[in-house]
Amino acid sequence: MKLKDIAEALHFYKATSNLDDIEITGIEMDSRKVKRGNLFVCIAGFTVDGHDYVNDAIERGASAIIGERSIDVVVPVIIVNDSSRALALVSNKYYDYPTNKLKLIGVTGTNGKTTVTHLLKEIFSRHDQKTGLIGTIQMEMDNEVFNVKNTTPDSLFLQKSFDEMINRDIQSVFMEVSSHALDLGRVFGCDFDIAVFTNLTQDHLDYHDTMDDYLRAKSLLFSQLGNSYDGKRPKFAVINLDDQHSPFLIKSTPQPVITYGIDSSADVTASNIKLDASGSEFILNTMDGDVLIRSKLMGKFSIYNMLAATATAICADIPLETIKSALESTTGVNGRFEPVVLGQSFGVIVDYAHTSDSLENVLTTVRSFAKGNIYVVVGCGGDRDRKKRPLMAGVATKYADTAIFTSDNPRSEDPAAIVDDMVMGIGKDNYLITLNRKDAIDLAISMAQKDDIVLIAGKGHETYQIIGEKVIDFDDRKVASEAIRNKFDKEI
Ligand SMILES: CC(=O)N[C@H]1[C@@H](OP(=O)(O)OP(=O)(O)OC[C@H]2O[C@@H](n3ccc(=O)[nH]c3=O)[C@H](O)[C@@H]2O)O[C@H](CO)[C@@H](O)[C@@H]1O[C@H](C)C(=O)N[C@@H](C)C(=O)N[C@H](CCC(=O)O)C(=O)O
Ligand SMILES: Nc1ncnc2c1ncn2[C@@H]1O[C@H](COP(=O)(O)OP(=O)(O)OP(=O)(O)O)[C@@H](O)[C@H]1O
Ligand SMILES: N[C@H](CCC[C@H](N)C(=O)O)C(=O)O
Ligand SMILES: [Mg+2]
Repeated sequence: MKLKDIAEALHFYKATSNLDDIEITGIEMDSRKVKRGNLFVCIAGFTVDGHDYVNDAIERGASAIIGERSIDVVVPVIIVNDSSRALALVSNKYYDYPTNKLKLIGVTGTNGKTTVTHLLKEIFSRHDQKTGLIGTIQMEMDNEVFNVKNTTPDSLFLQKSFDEMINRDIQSVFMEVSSHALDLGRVFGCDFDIAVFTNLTQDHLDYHDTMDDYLRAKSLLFSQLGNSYDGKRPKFAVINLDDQHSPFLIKSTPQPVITYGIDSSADVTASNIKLDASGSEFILNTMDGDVLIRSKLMGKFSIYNMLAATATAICADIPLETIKSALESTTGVNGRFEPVVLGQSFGVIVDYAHTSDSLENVLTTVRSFAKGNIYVVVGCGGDRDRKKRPLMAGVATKYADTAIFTSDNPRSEDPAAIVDDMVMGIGKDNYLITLNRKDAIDLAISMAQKDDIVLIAGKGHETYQIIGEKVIDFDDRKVASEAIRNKFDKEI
């Protein structure tokens, strides 16, 4: 594509030379990946400044640069006010606005995004749709799976992936949209058809200054809904009315709103709820009728996720019977409330709860069916929100009989200092500290007796532990299985 044509997407820019006859073979934001004829976009990041890598990019063959300042180089430089936004605009144009040709559903909120996107995939697949998915665990194109570094990747990766999905005839895509992505403009220009809100509770106060700032970032998904390039398809905002932030989000969007909730009078609700150790049962009340749902997913929080997915599917004209059969056949999501069953007499559950709200939801669910003691193994991530640490520890000691505080991706921080932050100011003393996560899991399993439950929280699907710069293999499910087997061996 001609550089001049790509640059048209920017509308306002200065160029250091004529752009007319330059052919662009691709776009790159990482100098190390540049190939001959690429347009290199310089992003001033949190760690380094992409403008410092211009010469590297040119040596590798870059034929033009986009940056936020004038740079003395032999190739043309297009100067813009905001390179991240420019990257989103040119990537969108280069790949010919792929999201205009897909049904794109964005899910935001503190908890439940991964679960809701997976439920949507189940429902839409049953409706004979070829689906794509982008989120914390992986990216999926039909049945092919790809690794992703971020829950919501950068705009270049996104537009390229959407283009590939179109080439594979994918019709509907479900994407988790993190507050970081909204704030950093990673999804700027994505033509969402439906925007879904799960809930907002404390997390990420390392990145956002306040909860208001966090909410404002989330609201961008709703305020930008309908900034589409064709204006022909209907748009919908799906909002959890039981969350105290819903009025703000409803006011943020110019599009039709469909609500869901359990305690509020919403468009999509659940009644006659029965929860037990085998799952949940409830009447799903919708504008398309009422239907009984028997699901293997446990806890009230899972019903919220099912309501969010149902309201979204209704906006996409999917019949209630299809929604019912998908919800009833779903067994759960990788690393979310996942049981480890080896025939032992006590329960072991691995879950991704890494906020105080999710931990409270999961522990109260466990409490509702536990016949014996509850042990929880939990830590808090390094280089992440410090303010959630004492809250998580408080919840752990409130709802479990014994909490074992340990490490969860300490990253550049000292694991002992993280646990110090956790226990600071908690009023109860029903906890132990075992910094090595394997030792902590071994300890919990060695203590568990018949009918007790061990909840191992925070890492869910993760198969690694990040310590300093090192990423070591670590899978809670495998470590727990080994601990159970060792316990059997000792008992024999
Ligand atoms: C804080 C943050 O969001 N950082 C993201 C950011 O990295 P960064 O700003 O440090 O990048 P950088 O290393 O300074 O590089 C700046 C630029 O120089 C370029 N560069 C760099 C080196 C070089 O040799 N040549 C070169 O051109 C880089 O390609 C980049 O364009 O840009 C990267 C590329 O898009 C992201 O992968 C990275 O996410 C990191 C890994 C991260 O941990 N982010 C977390 C906080 C995050 O975004 N989390 C949310 C989900 C949270 C949740 O809901 O649970 C997410 O969506 O993942
Ligand atoms: N609707 C919900 N409300 C509260 N907690 C939930 C809800 N759904 C799931 N959880 C809890 O939160 C954890 C994370 O769920 P999930 O992975 O679906 O959320 P997420 O929003 O994708 O999280 P992340 O921001 O880390 O990607 C689950 O393991 C469970 O403990
Ligand atoms: N996407 C979240 C996941 C946290 C999971 C937990 N295991 C941790 O590392 O803190 C984050 O990066 O904040
Ligand atoms: Mg997720």
